[in-house]
Amino acid sequence: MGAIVKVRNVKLGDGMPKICIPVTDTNLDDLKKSVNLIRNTPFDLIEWRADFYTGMEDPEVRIKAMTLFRNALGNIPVLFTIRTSVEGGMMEIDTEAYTKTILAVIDSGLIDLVDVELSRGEETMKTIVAAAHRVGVKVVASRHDFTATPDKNIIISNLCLMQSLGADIVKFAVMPQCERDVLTLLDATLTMKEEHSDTPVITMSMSPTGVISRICGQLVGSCVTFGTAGKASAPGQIPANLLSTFLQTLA
Ligand SMILES: O=C1C[C@@](O)(C(=O)O)C[C@@H](O)[C@@H]1O
Repeated sequence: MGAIVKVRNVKLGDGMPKICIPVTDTNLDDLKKSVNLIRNTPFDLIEWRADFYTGMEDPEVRIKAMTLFRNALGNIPVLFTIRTSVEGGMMEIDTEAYTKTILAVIDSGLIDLVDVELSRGEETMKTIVAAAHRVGVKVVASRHDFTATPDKNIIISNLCLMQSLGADIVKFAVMPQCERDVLTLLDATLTMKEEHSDTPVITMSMSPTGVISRICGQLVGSCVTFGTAGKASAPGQIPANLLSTFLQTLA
């Protein structure tokens, strides 16, 4: 069996892929509505895509949002993500401000997992990993290619690099240009499961062409799949309740 990372009561890497709902609201009122909507949806964890949120640079604004999640969702793990524009997200932010914000969020005690983009550099990754581990927060190291699907060996070497930098979970999202690209991503994921299972892995092939990759994680070894309860945060995400049916059918 591969590595399992336990976050609260959720075991990532064990059994069926876990459903993560990304929350992409821009303000507290909409966030409250989303949290209510999510309650009626099958899911295991949420991702707060803070790069969508107006004023998230202000610690007080962030704390209000994160406290809302914690109070409303109880023991559900919360993943904090700033997806920068370099990796297909909404926020332009320099590495110093990126690091400072993430370190403050880790120290808030209000989140369970934090996304760290590999493109911010190896030193940034190591600094954040060390700080996160000091307080028991898990790091999801991530890489995104919104234009293409790299070769299998490049996908694998990036995932292995993130493992070697101390991440607890490693993630790669790619864009397929053709059907075969989806197979490339699945093949790379399966090789990670067979040969580099030091950490759980998350992969996805985005866009409608790649939807199969969001439901077959148990087969190839992708431990989390992102599904919607409202707005999508990336192309190809499907509603979480549909995702749940597919996952159970394929288990
Ligand atoms: O990295 C990922 C994966 C993702 O890009 C997807 O394609 O589901 C969605 C993002 O919100 C998340 O941070």
